Amino acid sequence: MRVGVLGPEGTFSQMAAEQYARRRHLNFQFFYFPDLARVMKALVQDQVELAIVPVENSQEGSLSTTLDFLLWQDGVQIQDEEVLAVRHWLWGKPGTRLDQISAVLSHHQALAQCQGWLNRRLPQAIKVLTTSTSEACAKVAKSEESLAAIAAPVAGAAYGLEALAEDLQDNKNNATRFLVLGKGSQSLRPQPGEKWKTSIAFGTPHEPGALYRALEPLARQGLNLCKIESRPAKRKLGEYIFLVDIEGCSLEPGPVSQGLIELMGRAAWVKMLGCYPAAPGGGEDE
Ligand SMILES: O=C(O)C(=O)Cc1ccccc1
Repeated sequence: MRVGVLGPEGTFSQMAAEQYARRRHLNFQFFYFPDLARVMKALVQDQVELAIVPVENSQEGSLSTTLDFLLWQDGVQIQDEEVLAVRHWLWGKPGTRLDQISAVLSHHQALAQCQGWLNRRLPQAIKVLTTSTSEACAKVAKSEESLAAIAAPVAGAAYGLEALAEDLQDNKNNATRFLVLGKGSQSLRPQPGEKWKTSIAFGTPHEPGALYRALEPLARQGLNLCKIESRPAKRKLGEYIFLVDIEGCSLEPGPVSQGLIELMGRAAWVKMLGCYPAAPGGGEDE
């Protein structure tokens, strides 16, 4: 199966996709793209059958590029999700000492997830954004200066770099949730004992109680929400769209489909983003 991920080789996105392939017993051929927008565009243009993209980090919150794509692009559905425990290592050219490092390169999520460590241990180093963690490794490997990259424990060695420090992440439970996006409809169905999620987006009229009224049917059906987020409606300042993840599956008659029918009668508009099995490690009660 052709799968698009953020490149070059060695990103956390690829690690998440490999972990997902093992869990689902799938065989992936990877296609690498230089940014998330292009990974998702490749799906729309049928260059790949699945796109696996980060959507949310336990510390840094949501990735707006991914959310906005889901909101504004038609014909793409969330098929599944994967949660990856994210450990960051510091990589440099062999022999680099920490006190020599003038700049640390990485994806903005990685720099943010390690800011406490960086401020304590490398106060002299400036932070430089790259399009991905493995792109940071490639740049450090090519540079003449004493630079360092933050990347996965498997990433740096492939670029000829040496691990200078391990586990830089400020939060020991650092984890990122990735979405498996596809164009087809959901082919899986809930198995007994399996937890599912239904993701939707909706708009409400700009009036008192509108969000409460839209969500009230879900509460009455006894449904638990596992995420609620707002994004700008992109028309004018102060207008928002809501994205909600509901525990349960809307593909079969039951409280989720009943709650959604009522929500559709109360919201200004509703978009179904996908219905899919909840990944292990996603913060559910164990
Ligand atoms: O740059 C990467 O490796 C990515 O896949 C994006 C990312 C960065 C940091 C944590 C999770 C995902």
